[in-house]
Amino acid sequence: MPVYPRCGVRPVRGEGVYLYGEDGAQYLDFASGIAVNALGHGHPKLVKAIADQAATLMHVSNLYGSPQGEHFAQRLVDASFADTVFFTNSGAEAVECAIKTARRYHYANGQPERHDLITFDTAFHGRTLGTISATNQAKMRDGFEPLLPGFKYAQFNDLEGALALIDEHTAGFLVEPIQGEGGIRPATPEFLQGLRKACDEHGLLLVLDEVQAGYGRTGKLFAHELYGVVPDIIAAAKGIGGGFPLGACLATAEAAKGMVFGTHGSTYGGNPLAMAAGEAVLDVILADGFLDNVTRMGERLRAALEQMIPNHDQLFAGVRGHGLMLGLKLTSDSRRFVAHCRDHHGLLLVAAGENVVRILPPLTIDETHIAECVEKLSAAARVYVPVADD
Ligand SMILES: Cc1ncc(COP(=O)(O)O)c(C=O)c1O
Repeated sequence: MPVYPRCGVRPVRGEGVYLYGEDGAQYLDFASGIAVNALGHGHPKLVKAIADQAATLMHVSNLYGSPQGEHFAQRLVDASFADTVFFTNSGAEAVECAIKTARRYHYANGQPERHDLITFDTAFHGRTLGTISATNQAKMRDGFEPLLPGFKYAQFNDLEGALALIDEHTAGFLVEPIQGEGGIRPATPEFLQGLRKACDEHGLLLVLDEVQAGYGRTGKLFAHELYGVVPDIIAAAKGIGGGFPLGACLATAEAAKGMVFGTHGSTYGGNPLAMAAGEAVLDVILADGFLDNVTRMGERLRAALEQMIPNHDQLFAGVRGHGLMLGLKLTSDSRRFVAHCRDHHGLLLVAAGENVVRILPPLTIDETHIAECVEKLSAAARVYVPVADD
């Protein structure tokens, strides 16, 4: 189905921070498959873990015990706020699981009428029917009605507006700590902390969608750690498998108390191959100094961008985000500029939100990659001509 706006670049090989097209052209990959290739391309530890596990055991059913799944889940629990994990194959499935977990919590408490999640404008939670119902964007919803009831929409970062929507049907909030598709828009600390406080006061659940912002991208394992906010449930995916299709819903034991035998499942969820990939990524991310280096590289990249912006202020308007999840705001359409960087400067980026260029490099970049990216952006800005109606 022709649902993707595919461009002419057809990558056939990747190595570290670089991709190579069918025609041999080299690209500096500061898109990472939209925040997925956390370790870049062909990381030896990830490749070996997948190859070894593929040769040993790829798939069994969740009818049987899973030493691989238990081990990986325990490590995620040890490294996070969570007590329990459900493995999925994608981000949307992780969000679906989070929504179901939140509803079942209130059901288990004898309050099944508390089924509504308050979500936020310009958010993105995936493309299943449940997750487009949670996503208040017409371009993703049109023609798919009737959608799932049970969502109310507030403005992102408008705490008062969100609190005003709470009623006897509210189950909790579903929110990205840093909106990705929405244009790298970080929640303000007051907003996220205010939602947490409201949850505590009203017996609601704070459900975070960390599919894009989580898993080391901000320099913390999960982005909520930047805010000093402890969630009840999170959805993770993308970077968690480093390119292998993997997602996870993490929750406290209390929040997950309704998810008992028979309430959820997935044929492939938690298969041994995915678990091996996930553990290999986690080994690298939790190794000494790795996350600190993400923070450091994020600061260097941001500083280099901020230094570049005044030289091209007809095009660049500012930078925002955390760690290696940065958004470069343009004065005109970002899609055209992203295409220009790709086609004429061998630099891969992702457009988002209103005139924002997402900069999402592998977490393994060093200073030479930062310098190369900023050189390419400057070179692009020198020759790029926005069209009048951009
Ligand atoms: C914040 C967020 N949630 C959910 C999703 C959906 O993930 P997937 O495409 O793996 O289903 C995405 C994907 O971009 C995302 O950025």
